[in-house]
Amino acid sequence: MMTTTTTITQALKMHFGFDNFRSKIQEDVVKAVVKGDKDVFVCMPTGAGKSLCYQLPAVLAPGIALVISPLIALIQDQVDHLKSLNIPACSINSKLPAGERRLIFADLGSSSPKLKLLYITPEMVASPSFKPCLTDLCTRGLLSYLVVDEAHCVSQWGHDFRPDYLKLGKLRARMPGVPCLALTATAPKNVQEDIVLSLTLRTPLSFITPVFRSNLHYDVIFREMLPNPFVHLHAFIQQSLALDSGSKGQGCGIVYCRTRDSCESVAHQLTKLGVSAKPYHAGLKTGDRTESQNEWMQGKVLVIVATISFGMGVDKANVRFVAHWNLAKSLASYYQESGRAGRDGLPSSCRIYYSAKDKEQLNFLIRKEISRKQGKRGSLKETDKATITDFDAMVAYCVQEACRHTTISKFFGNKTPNCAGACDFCRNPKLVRAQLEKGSSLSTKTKAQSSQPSGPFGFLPGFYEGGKKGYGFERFDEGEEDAEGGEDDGSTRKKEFSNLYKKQMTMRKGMTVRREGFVPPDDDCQLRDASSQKIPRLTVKTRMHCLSLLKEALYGHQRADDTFNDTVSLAVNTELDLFEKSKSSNLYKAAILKKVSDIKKTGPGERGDDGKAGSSDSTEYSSSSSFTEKQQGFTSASEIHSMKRKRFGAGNILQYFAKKDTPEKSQQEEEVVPDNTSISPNTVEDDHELDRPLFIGDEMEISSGEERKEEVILISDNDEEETHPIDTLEVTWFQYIPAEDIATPAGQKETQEEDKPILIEEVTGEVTSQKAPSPPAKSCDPSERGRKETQEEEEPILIEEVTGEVTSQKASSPPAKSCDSSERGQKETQEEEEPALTEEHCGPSEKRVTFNPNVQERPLIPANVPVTLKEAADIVVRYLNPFYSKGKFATKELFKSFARFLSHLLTEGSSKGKDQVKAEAQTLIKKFFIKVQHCKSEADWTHLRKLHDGKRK
Ligand SMILES: Nc1ncnc2c1ncn2[C@@H]1O[C@H](COP(=O)(O)OP(=O)(O)OP(=O)(O)O)[C@@H](O)[C@H]1O
Repeated sequence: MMTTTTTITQALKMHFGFDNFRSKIQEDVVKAVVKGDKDVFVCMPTGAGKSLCYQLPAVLAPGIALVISPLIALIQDQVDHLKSLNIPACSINSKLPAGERRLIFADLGSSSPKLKLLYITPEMVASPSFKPCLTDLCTRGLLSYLVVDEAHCVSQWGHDFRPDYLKLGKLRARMPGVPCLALTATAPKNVQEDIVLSLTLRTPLSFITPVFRSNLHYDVIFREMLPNPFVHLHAFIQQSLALDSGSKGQGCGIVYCRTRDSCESVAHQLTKLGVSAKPYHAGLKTGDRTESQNEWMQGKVLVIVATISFGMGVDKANVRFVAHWNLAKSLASYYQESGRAGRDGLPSSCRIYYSAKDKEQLNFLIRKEISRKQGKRGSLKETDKATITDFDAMVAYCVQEACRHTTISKFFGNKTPNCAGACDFCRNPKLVRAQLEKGSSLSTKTKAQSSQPSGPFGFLPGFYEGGKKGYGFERFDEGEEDAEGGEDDGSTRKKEFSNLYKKQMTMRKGMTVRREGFVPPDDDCQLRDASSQKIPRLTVKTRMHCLSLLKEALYGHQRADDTFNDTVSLAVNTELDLFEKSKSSNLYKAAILKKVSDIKKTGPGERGDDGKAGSSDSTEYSSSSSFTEKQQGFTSASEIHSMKRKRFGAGNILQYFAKKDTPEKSQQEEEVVPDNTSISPNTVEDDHELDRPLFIGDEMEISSGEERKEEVILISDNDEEETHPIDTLEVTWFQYIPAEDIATPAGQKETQEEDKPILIEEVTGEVTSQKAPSPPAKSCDPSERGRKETQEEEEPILIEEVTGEVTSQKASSPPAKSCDSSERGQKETQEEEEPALTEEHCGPSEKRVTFNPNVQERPLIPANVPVTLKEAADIVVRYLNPFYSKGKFATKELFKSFARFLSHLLTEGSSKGKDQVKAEAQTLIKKFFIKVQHCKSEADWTHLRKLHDGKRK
């Protein structure tokens, strides 16, 4: 590799378009790598131009440089950049289309491959598909370099440790003659040592430069002290972007948030304040995410509000600011993330919006995670301690009176840099001090209360109850197929956090637990009376969601003279009003939905005379809101049919409610039922959406009569998991269909069946003579059977269809079709699943059970409901619980039998006076379920059920 300086400089110009090296050290590294007689270790600041240090030598050397990089997105950016420079580079990864993969392998297998750089993730190194190729390249001596980018990932002391990086030592051993180059921006001394050891670098030439970047201005703002943090952030953005006025183009910036929700809300707030901002997080569809990134890269969007999964592969020169809305998990991470700013060397700002509450939460999550790891491995590790130390360093950076640059430099083992006013402390120490004093007076209480017994690192592992890993800092959370598997999804983490954080805080404060699982509101929570736990099981999150629904509805109806704040405060007040009036979570949610529906029915700009949200006229709703469902994480009804269904366990009784157009409607129903609507539930959408909390936007289609369709959102407290024990279900409604809607023409029905996604089955047919005019011949219809079969496979069964009769006279006319051979075929399928059912119902004098997913046409509960819908729901929840575990009923049959029983009671009672029936039904149900609760086995249950069936007949 004898290449002269002139050749190198010419190549720099020719291939990369640079006249000079960015720095002397960059030049030195390139020369050392080109020389190729030694391994090289490079630790240079973010944006220093490390990539060129291996890319240029790779272009000059014969053969292929194998580059290990942690993220497919990062790799993709590098490859795209190189390709744009006409440098043959590619990547092999799990996302590669088969055709491209073949071409690459063909080139690699040829006698003289054209490729100069081949990028792979550490996981790919060991993959069976790539291993033979790698061995072949090694054997034929075609590898020019082994490059390990982001080499700190190899170290357990590093802030982004990746276990698969440890495999690289072995890889290194397989190519002894190939020079190795390791690069990082964030390696304190211990990490540096780890890198050298793990990669078995042989007496490497080390190029280590201080982390100090004089063009970055660092400061910290205490978020809790701000009257309006968003306005403050907005001003910061304006100020930072103004820095760019003298340079070529308009700058841009990044706001990092820890959660997807905050990404959404910060982006929304900024947009409202007049800055073009877009969210970017793993909960978005790939297309939306790519669009956000592209628009930001092209300067169409000035601010990207992202989780930390954004940015690692992004090399944008004119990032004028990086704001952290939440703390980073360590000072090293913060340095790397904030280092996305000012890569063109021009002045840029890096700010943290520090919040003591945020700190507490992170502190808790980090320690919990460590506790979990300890529990798993049964021992303590020094690296556990380092995780805490690193986070403490992050906090210290925010809360100490010291130069920010100095704090960072010291953390990385560098000397004190010459800050020269490039941080808030060096610029105005008095201001920093004043902020700290005010901040500490705010948090004195918390500190005084936190004198707790401490474990090995100042905490007791038991205190945190173990739990699963992760606390919102997975850089590799974007469906990195090559990446380390087994990460929890966000919702699990959130759920754990909700419960454990609250418990932890309560323990610290020496309080008794007021409500299991109640997560206190964030500081910037817009709700009024947000900490109130007056409604059992209603979470702050659900209230926030409801508030957003109200806001969304109101934005579309803003009057010309309304300001944004008017609308927000109207939404806040309306929410509070409904919160105060509601006694249960269900009623609260229903009231919100009704209000939203009312608002939407009102024409834009109209709010009724009193200016209150939601006057109820019949003006057709038109969604003029700029804040669409999509932005909120919802999918429009029009997209529903293309969505993959989420499977609900039988216990997840999805709810329906509809207006009962009868004068005797109970007050409770009145409260919960939106006008003239019936709702069919829809299923939660595609897989990647499942990692968001379930409560966000489980969508339902509302239809009024046959024609009108709207979108509403089912609000559930199931915001943390996909299935719940039944007793945790809150929104539990049965569908109510007015009697007059029962007879629906068959053709119409079929269309509806095709159109409507169904989650529950129904109870059809009649239990009284008037109501059972004809057993449903349609279930003999082959097309219907086809539908049924499909649905039985796909659909969770929630409420069965009872076809036929339960009174003796009715039972005497058995549905002939049950003996039809095709029907038998259908039954055989059922029999496998439901032997008891078939046995019991196949005989001529028995009622026959089939499944019918068509919930729209026929009533679950006939016209006069003897118990309220809510009561019916409560009954299901309370009494079926003993037969419910791990998201499922013990058997489908159990559930069906119950449904049959319940519907019988309800239907039977429908001909009597309402109050009397209600009382009777309740007594019966109670009696029955007292017995049910004494059932110790399924046999007991079957016995009881038979007894009951006997009585009924
Ligand atoms: N010699 C050079 N002259 C001008 N610009 C350069 C030169 N070398 C690199 N750059 C530019 O500097 C920017 C930062 O380079 P690079 O992405 O390699 O940084 P890095 O050190 O890898 O940063 P990080 O650790 O944050 O990823 C890029 O836009 C790159 O094109």
